[in-house]
Amino acid sequence: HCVGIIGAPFSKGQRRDGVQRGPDLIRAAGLVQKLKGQGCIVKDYGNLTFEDIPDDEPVGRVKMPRAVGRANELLAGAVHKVKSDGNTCVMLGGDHSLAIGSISGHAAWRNELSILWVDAHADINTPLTTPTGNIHGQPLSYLIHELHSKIPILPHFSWIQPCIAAKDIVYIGLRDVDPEEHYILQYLGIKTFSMTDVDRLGIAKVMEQTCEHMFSKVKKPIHLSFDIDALDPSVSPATGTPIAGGLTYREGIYITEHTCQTGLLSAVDMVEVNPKQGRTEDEIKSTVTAAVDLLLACFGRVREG
Ligand SMILES: N[C@](CCCC[B-](O)(O)O)(CCN1CCCCC1)C(=O)O
Ligand SMILES: [Mn+2]
Ligand SMILES: [Mn+2]
Ligand SMILES: [Mn+2]
Repeated sequence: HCVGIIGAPFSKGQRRDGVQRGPDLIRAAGLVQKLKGQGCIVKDYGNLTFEDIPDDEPVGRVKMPRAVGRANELLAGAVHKVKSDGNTCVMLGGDHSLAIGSISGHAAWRNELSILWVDAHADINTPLTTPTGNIHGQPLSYLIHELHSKIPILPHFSWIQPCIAAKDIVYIGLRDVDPEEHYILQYLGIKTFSMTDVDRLGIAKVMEQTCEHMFSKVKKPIHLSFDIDALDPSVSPATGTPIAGGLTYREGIYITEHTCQTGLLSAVDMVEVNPKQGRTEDEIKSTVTAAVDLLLACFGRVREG
């Protein structure tokens, strides 16, 4: 596996300070060395530098639009470069608004992608449905063709072009979906595996059906967007929006082991690790370790040895 790592120390898609420290914490836990240790060729492209944007007043309900728009424009270029260099892209967040740039840059390289969104949340609120205005709850709404007519003009967002079709998205881990999001998911017929489905089917069947859905027509490169809050807070408490009843560590690893085995993983986001949301060092360590182990499984680490 050839892996290119981008750090995106960005927090303005939500309100809690600390998530910008995710990239350096994950690196400090040995991600690069461990990937090399399992035979990967790794290039660390370093951290992006996000300029400060003063007077970033809300537009409608949407908070920090200019900062989020600019950060993602920068990220999109960086992801495109990593892909053009022939690597599988690893984007370390930072909050989940960064998926706007990560998926946009990936789609600029190859416009036919399957999106696997592992998250407690749907992150598909539009600027008009968002209950909080926080863009980390909205990224997919800017990227889906079928929602384009529902997105108002926002400053520093004009560079974004919808690049994914609703049919190309699969969710795993949903357990905190806003009513408006639920309507959008049903209206667009998006494939979802909530935690109820994980309980009913078991993770092996979920992955079997996820792959069946993704490969039903043509096999496309996979963009895995992994929000660490998909895992149960007992495993990953150091995150901004923890929700009880999440994926076990083993279920998370099964998802990334299985995704690796498809041979189609083309980019992965690992987002929402926030050390300031951990009450103890152990809570931070558990969260960061889970993030690292999930990424190692994306690139060939298997539990059988
Ligand atoms: N759906 C929420 C949470 C988004 C989480 C973003 B992620 O997945 O990147 O962490 C709002 C959640 N909702 C707010 C009102 C009370 C119930 C929960 C939103 O703010 O849009
Ligand atoms: Mn989430
Ligand atoms: Mn998310
Ligand atoms: Mn969050």
